[in-house]
Amino acid sequence: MSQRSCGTNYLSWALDYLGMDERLCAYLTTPYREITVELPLLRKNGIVVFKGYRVQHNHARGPFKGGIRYHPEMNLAHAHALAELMTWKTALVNIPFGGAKGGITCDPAALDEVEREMLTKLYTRRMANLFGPESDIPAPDMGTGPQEMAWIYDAYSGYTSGHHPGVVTGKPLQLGGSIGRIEATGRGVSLVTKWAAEALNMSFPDVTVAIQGFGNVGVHTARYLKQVGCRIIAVSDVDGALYNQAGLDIEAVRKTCEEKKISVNQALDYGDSIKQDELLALDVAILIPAAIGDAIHEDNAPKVKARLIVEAANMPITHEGERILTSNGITIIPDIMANAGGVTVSYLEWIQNRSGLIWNLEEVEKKTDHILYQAWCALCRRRQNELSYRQAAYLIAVERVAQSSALRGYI
Ligand SMILES: NC(=O)C1=CN([C@@H]2O[C@H](COP(=O)(O)OP(=O)(O)OC[C@H]3O[C@@H](n4cnc5c(N)ncnc54)[C@H](O)[C@@H]3O)[C@@H](O)[C@H]2O)C=CC1
Ligand SMILES: O=C(O)CCC(=O)C(=O)O
Repeated sequence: MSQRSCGTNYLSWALDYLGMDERLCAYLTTPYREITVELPLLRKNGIVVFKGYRVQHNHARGPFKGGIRYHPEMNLAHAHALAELMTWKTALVNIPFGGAKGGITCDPAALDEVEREMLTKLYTRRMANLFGPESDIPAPDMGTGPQEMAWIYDAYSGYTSGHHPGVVTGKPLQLGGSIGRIEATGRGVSLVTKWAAEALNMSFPDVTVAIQGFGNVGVHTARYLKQVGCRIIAVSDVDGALYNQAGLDIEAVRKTCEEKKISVNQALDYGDSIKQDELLALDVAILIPAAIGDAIHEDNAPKVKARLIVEAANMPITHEGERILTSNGITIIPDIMANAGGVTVSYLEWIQNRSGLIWNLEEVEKKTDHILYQAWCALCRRRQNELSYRQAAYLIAVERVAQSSALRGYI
């Protein structure tokens, strides 16, 4: 399990800094509810029992909110850590939600489409009494996307005999999804990267960038950064990495990988294959981990040459990794700020679903940019060039959650 298995260290630090009672730590880290369910799926060779999870961490500020992850290493402890992170993320960007996370221990690529549908609907039926537009609202995370959200919507509608599109966000447009949600996380990462680079007086967009992870978040981050003029010199996925010092043609790499069903390191018309760990050690201005947790740790952190790391993934850096990077003068923009564009557009989707309004892309982007920029400015004000961005982010988030909890009489 991750060294940064939950934000307890940062939380303790924040409570201490804020002069709050350390005993609050137990309340603020203990999940409201943790559920594990068994999911027996009939496959060709018989029944296979999968495990599903939902951890509802805190709902002092609004309904539980957070993604659904399908990954072979998903477990209850990961769901707990990621749910807690959602509590701080929604508080930091000041949207009226709490934090939750869920998922299934499975390799989605090893399941066919019918199996993924059966498993998703089974999971939803098991969780249906927890889910609801006013209580707990799932969304995509690693290994899930609009199709899984459509199945969740359908299974929940069956359970309630009604239409409640606000029960889940990240849905396809045809089912009440918001325009802009698919690319929202990557777009948000690219905006935050720009603001952070400018704050560091880097010559943005004239910078080199390496991105670990070429899924939903990695691809869209790469596309937006390239669009504004950055040079993306390397990207990677679970099988390997692709490097081109002159800059990768991101759209061509994405299209080739999708059409030929190959990994990025096989798209050799566009660059050279390198090892995944080599990507982290490249001489780039900006490094963006956009894949798994704990990707940067004590062994590889000393090799990182980037000046700025933007955490597009959730918890991509271990505590020890962070200590090494920081002592080497590398600036880190924390996950709860960097990747908050996703949950922000989820919030806008939820509002549209509940109000019956349908906003166009310009409206969604304008509202998103406003929310993210407010959070970024609050972060910059709070750190006053003395604290790390993560410390400032935790101070803002913990204070907001503590205030709401106190007003409700929880603490
Ligand atoms: N999808 C969303 O809206 C949001 C996602 N995130 C976080 O962003 C990260 C990526 O999520 P998605 O892009 O949605 O997932 P995804 O499932 O679409 O893509 C994951 C990518 O990571 C790659 N990968 C997996 N293991 C790897 C490894 N060891 N080395 C290099 N690459 C590896 C996969 O091959 C794939 O390219 C996760 O940490 C997730 O929690 C955070 C906020 C919102
Ligand atoms: O869009 C959402 O509601 C949550 C996305 C998510 O799981 C995350 O930000 O880590």
